[in-house]
Amino acid sequence: MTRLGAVSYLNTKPLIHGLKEALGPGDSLTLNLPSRLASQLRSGELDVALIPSVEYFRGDGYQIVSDAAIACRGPVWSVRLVSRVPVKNIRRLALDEGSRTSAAMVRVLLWQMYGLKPQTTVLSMEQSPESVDADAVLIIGDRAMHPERGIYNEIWDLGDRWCRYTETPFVFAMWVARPGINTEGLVDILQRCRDGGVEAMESIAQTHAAAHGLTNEDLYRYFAENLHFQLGNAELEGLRRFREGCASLGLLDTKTTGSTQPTPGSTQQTTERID
Ligand SMILES: C=C(O[C@@H]1C=C(C(=O)O)C=C[C@H]1O)C(=O)O
Repeated sequence: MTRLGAVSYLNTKPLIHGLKEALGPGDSLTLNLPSRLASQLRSGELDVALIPSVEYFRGDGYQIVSDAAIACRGPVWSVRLVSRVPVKNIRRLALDEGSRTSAAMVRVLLWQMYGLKPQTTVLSMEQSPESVDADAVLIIGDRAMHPERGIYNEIWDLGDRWCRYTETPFVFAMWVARPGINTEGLVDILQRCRDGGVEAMESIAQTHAAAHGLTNEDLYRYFAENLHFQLGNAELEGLRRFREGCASLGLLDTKTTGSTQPTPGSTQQTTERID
C-alpha cells in the first residue's frame, strides 16, 4: 500500500495521466499544493510525492523515484515575480504559500543578480497578489498564468530568468520517496504515465483548458513548449546549481543527505546522485 501525492496544478496533468488506474488496489493518489505535499511527505502522511526540488535537498534519506519531473528550459509561464517597483529595488517580497522551490529560487536570483536579501512574508492562497503589502510577489501555478494588468512595474517569468542567468534548466518538482519505502514497480509506473501523458498532451489540454480560462492551444503549448517532464543530465546540472545557490544563502536548514541511489530491487533507476 503506497500513498502518493501529486501537485494539484495544471502542470502535473501529463505526469499523472492514467496514474490512478495504474496503481495497485490498496494504493492512493491525492492532489495538493506543492508546499503541503512536502510537509505530508516529511510527516509520513505520504510515502511518495511530487515535491518541490528544494525539499528534496532538505530531506533526510529521500530518494528520487523516477526521471519524471516538472522542469523548464526557458519561459515557464506559471511562475512569476510581479513587482510594483523595479526589481533591483525590491525590499519586501511576498512568497506564494503553495511554493517552496520557486520561493527559494527567486531569493537565489535576487541575491546573485542584484545582491538583494529582501524581507519576506507569505501570500496565502486566499489573498490576491494585488492586495498584499509588499514591493513584489512571487506567484506560482494556475493563478500565476494571468497576472492583473496595469499594476506592476516589472513582471518576470522566473523559469526564463533562471535559465538565461545560469544557462541550466530549472527543476521545480520531482517524485520523491521517504526513507524505507519500497518503490519497486513504481519507477516504471511513473515513467509510463509520464510517457503516456506526453503523448496525450493534446487531449489532456482539451479536457482542462476552458475550465481555467485557456484555449486548448494555449494549454497544449504550455505543456509542450513551456514545461519539460524529464530529468536529464542538463536538469541534474540545474539542480546542482540551484542547490549551491540555496546552500550559500542558508536556505537548506538540514544537512543535505538526499540520495538518488536505486532502492534494492529497482532496476529502472535512471537518475544519479546530486552532489
Ligand atoms: C512550474 C511550476 O512548478 C511548481 C512550483 C513549485 C514550487 O515553487 O515549490 C513546486 C511544484 C511545481 O508545481 C508551477 O507551479 O507552475
